[in-house]
Amino acid sequence: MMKNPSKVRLYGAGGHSRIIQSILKQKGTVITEIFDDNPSFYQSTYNNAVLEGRKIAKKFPHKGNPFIIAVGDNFHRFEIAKFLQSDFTKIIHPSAVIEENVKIGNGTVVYAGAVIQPNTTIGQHVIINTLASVDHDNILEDFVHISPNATLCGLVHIGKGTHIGAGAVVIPNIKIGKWCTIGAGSVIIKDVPDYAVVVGNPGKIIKYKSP
Ligand SMILES: CC(=O)SCCNC(=O)CCNC(=O)[C@H](O)C(C)(C)COP(=O)(O)OP(=O)(O)OC[C@H]1O[C@@H](n2cnc3c(N)ncnc32)[C@H](O)[C@@H]1OP(=O)(O)O
Repeated sequence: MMKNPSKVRLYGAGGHSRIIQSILKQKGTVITEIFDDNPSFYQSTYNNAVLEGRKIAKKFPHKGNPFIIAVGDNFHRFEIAKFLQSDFTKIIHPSAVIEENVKIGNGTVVYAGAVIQPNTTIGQHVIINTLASVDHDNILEDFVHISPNATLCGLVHIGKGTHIGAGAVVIPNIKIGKWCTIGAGSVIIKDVPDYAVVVGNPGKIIKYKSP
């Protein structure tokens, strides 16, 4: 059983953050501060006042309780992680199933009903979203997002910053490169090169993102 911290700070106050706030509430974890770059959030009153973020704060309080970057966009999470000179922690929903010999990096969040099977290694600042299934011997690099109901079969490797869309399926032994996007509901049966956007069943590359 992985232990959750007793006090955290969040960077991000949008929709993804609200899910994390709900998990933390269930765990009895106290959110001491929430930061955001978007002024429209500053008056919001979830649990705390939302404080100004890295683009505005003159002297950002890097030191303090560990952070979770509560931002769904993989590239934004990557940029915020570069900015924050802080410790990070990980959050696991109580209903998630984490089997033996699974390694999970700091900054990663695992949502309700997700299942992570043995010998899988998950990097830092990864999102394993609601009901996602990550099977045995997977490697997920930093800043990956596995969306709700997506299925990664055994021995899958997902490169840094890649987004697997809702309900997508990746068959066993597939390697997906870095900063790719796999469309919702797609079925991936071949390796995918870096920066590719892939949709459909079987998945086809429709374009490349700029590095
Ligand atoms: C809790 C949460 O919300 S977690 C977030 C989960 N989010 C997701 O799962 C979203 C995943 N994103 C997608 O599926 C998007 O459609 C993307 C990223 C794959 C493509 O988006 P865009 O780059 O804007 O492409 P666009 O919408 O212009 O579509 C391009 C073509 O691909 C097709 N296409 C787009 N997405 C898909 C898809 N998922 N499956 C099949 N075909 C698709 C479009 O029909 C279009 O085809 P056409 O050129 O023949 O008309």
